[in-house]
Amino acid sequence: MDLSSLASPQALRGGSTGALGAHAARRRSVQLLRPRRPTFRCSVEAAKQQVQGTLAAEAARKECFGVFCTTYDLEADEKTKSWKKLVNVSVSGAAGMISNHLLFKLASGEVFGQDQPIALKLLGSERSLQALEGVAMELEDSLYPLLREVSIGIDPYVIFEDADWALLIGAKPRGPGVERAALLDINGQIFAEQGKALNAVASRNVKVIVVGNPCNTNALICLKNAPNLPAKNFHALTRLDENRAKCQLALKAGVFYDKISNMTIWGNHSTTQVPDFLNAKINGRPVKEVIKDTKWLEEDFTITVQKRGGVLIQKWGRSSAASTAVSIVDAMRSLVTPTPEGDWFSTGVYTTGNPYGIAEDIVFSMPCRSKGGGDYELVKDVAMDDFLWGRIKKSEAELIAEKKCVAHLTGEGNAFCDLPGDTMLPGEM
Ligand SMILES: NC(=O)c1ccc[n+]([C@@H]2O[C@H](COP(=O)([O-])OP(=O)(O)OC[C@H]3O[C@@H](n4cnc5c(N)ncnc54)[C@H](O)[C@@H]3O)[C@@H](O)[C@H]2O)c1
Repeated sequence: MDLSSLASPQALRGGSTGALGAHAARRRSVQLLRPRRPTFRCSVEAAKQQVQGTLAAEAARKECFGVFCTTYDLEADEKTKSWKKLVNVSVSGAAGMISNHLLFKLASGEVFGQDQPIALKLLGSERSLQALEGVAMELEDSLYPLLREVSIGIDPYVIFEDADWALLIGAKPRGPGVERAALLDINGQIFAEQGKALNAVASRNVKVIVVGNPCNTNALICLKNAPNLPAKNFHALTRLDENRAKCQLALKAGVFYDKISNMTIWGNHSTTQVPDFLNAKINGRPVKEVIKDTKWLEEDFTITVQKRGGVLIQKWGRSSAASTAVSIVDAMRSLVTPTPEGDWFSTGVYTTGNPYGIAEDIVFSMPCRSKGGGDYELVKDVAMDDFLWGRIKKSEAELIAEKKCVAHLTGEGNAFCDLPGDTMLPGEM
């Protein structure tokens, strides 16, 4: 495409289509992404940049989706406004239950604030493409001022283009009779492909949060297939487990849940996960000083957190999509806002260089702090005792075994799958 034809805001209105290069050739059913309000860059150069960012979208102009297709001239008052640079958020499994809550939170500004415009790029499976259009229609009808662009599609190489955030939610559920080893392979293939796509087209500093289960090992597969991206930027979501643990401690101590801090979930997002009551605090005091019931802490508390998702499904017949979406928002906000002094949050991250002695080269949930720029550091000053360490080792053993099951997907030779018992995901019973 000749960019000179797009050098003025007025040219944005005209919209020109033409040759779009390699990515467009890969494009399948992607729908158009366009600003639905007057574009918010006003210099000629800025207009060029914006148009460059949406070049690929021009290819799909005929498939343009509703109100997100409309382009406008800049209006005089808009030219004087200073806007933050658009943040591109790619979401896989966008027609699923978790996304059905999450997308509307993202578009309303809950993560990035009320002065941060965003683009949502929604990835679905072939089967869910029509449902994805339904999702886009709901986003249209919500009239979110911060939502400037929406695109939908089934090709990760298109949907992950320039992604600043990739929220990888889409995965196959574990059906009746499906072994955990089989699930690791089925979903692992999805995350290997998506890792390759991120490696090729995402922002070089993209932050990736893997939600689709088994999320720790999926995150490992994903980062191994994205060697040109920092491994540190890949997360497995364990924030829902942290939130559940805080809720149970608050309940037992008879305090409001905002009084619980320093809650770590160690390990795998499975029933081997370790909610850490040794380091957690209630009203700034160690949990063990406030809750004297050791048996409850060592047995009931941990099991309740580990199995909370399964109990919820039994009662409601559905999984915990809403609270998972909330926890994704929490996890993102923890990375983009400074962690309160003395506190920390849990996230599953790459273990290489960890100060605790946990095996290297796996994705393990650990306590982290952030200065707010999207990055994080591991917390070093945590206490350890035999009870906590013993449980951490079990979760570590499980993740090492899972890693061996997916060696064919991480480029580490032939897979050998010998899991230490068929442990469950938190939503399974
Ligand atoms: N880490 C956590 O804390 C946590 C919590 C709850 C659920 N989960 C996991 O999140 C995942 C999604 O849960 P849900 O309730 O939204 O499920 P869902 O079945 O409602 O939605 C999943 C969506 O992903 C799509 N999909 C499947 N394969 C895809 C692919 N290759 N690319 C893009 N999209 C694809 C499906 O079509 C479906 O629309 C599951 O794996 C679930 O186990 C994780």
